[in-house]
Amino acid sequence: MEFWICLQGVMTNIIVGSEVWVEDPSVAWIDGEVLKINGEEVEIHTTDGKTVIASLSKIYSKDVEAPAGGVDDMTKLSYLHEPGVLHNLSTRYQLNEIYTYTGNILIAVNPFKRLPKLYDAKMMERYKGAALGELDPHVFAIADAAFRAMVNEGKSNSILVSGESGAGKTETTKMLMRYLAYLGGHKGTEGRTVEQQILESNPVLEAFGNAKTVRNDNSSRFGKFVEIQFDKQTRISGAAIRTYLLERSRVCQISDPERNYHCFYLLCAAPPEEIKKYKLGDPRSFRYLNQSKCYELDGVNDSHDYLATRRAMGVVGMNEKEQDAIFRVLASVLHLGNIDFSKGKEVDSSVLKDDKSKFHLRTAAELLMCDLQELEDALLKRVMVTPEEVIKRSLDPVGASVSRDGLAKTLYSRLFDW
Ligand SMILES: Nc1ncnc2c1ncn2[C@@H]1O[C@H](COP(=O)(O)OP(=O)(O)OP(=O)(O)O)[C@@H](O)[C@H]1O
Repeated sequence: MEFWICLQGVMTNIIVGSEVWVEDPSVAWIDGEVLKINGEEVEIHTTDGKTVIASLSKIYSKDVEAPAGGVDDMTKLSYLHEPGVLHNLSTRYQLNEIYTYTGNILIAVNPFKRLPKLYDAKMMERYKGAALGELDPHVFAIADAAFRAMVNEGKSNSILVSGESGAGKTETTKMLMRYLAYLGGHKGTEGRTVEQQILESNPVLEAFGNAKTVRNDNSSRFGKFVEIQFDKQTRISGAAIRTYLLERSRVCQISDPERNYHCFYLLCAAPPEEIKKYKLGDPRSFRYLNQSKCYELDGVNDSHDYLATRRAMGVVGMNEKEQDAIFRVLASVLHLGNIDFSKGKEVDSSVLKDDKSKFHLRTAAELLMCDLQELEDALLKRVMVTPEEVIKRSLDPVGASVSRDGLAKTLYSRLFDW
């Protein structure tokens, strides 16, 4: 999570012998002792054995009385400056204390390892009804406080989760949703509960909106607003997830070692009868996937995830027919990507390059259940509508490729928004 703190000029007395923090190129801030002060220039002996010179205005007092394990709320720090805050977070992180408060804001540091005990049923039980600050800082405490405030004030409440890519927003949001589902859970009439549907929406969204980037193997390439509705008895009555600004360019263009959206690789790892139905195969044979050498992710089994995504789609209420339609659109995007163009007989015109391109165009038209000729025209020609007439102009191979990619991006983003 990201946080903003307004640092005011902290007036401290730095004298010879003071313990201070000074900027360091490798560890950001290092502590040391002031050896000499010469006007604005300060000589410091750092704890890694070096002697450095720094400007008086760029060094900060170290709190020598701070507890060895850090403090659970930044407001308890004697000095609220950057090195003080970072040192506190780092001290707690070494002890697997990944959460710290700053008043009623929670700062989460990504542990990059599973901490199952931190999120188990016992932990949820502990936080239920506890006042904020009574127990160790935790994402459940924030969810609980928001839930209680909603119940007590009878008003909607929001939790904002923010941070840079890979910081842990998606995981944190899932924990918040799990905890709220736990608080407002009840048995549904059709065998699947609303909270189950809310939680199962995550794997579906992630399959279609997440991709591997250099910073995060499961990076969400869109923004989302999750709304969970509760009835008067504080039971979950419904949910809505709104998504924003999907990264469209990824559908057609990826750079090594990133990946396209997970769903494409899942579909290429589907059971053989589905592969046959969608005329797919090795992801290495598709232009939209083979621009990067990365096809597999550590610890991820695409075949297994394909079936899990199908199951989750069923739980959230998509029937077989709808699921088939979704995967047909996905497969058609991959086939569209494999269509190549070469120069046509007329100036600035193009034709399908070879039989391979014709096969992919035909397959895309079949999967999209649209007219083959119309799809070909859509790729090879541009339609301009003027007040007087409709003009059809042919496109050169570069123009046709742009129109092919544009169609693929639009198909994918419309599918995602649906
Ligand atoms: N609380 C946590 N416990 C265990 N692992 C975590 C936790 N938070 C994050 N991670 C790990 O860090 C990875 C990246 O986290 P996450 O996908 O939530 O980041 P993000 O902020 O949503 O990034 P992006 O903006 O790229 O989507 C996760 O896939 C997971 O491996």
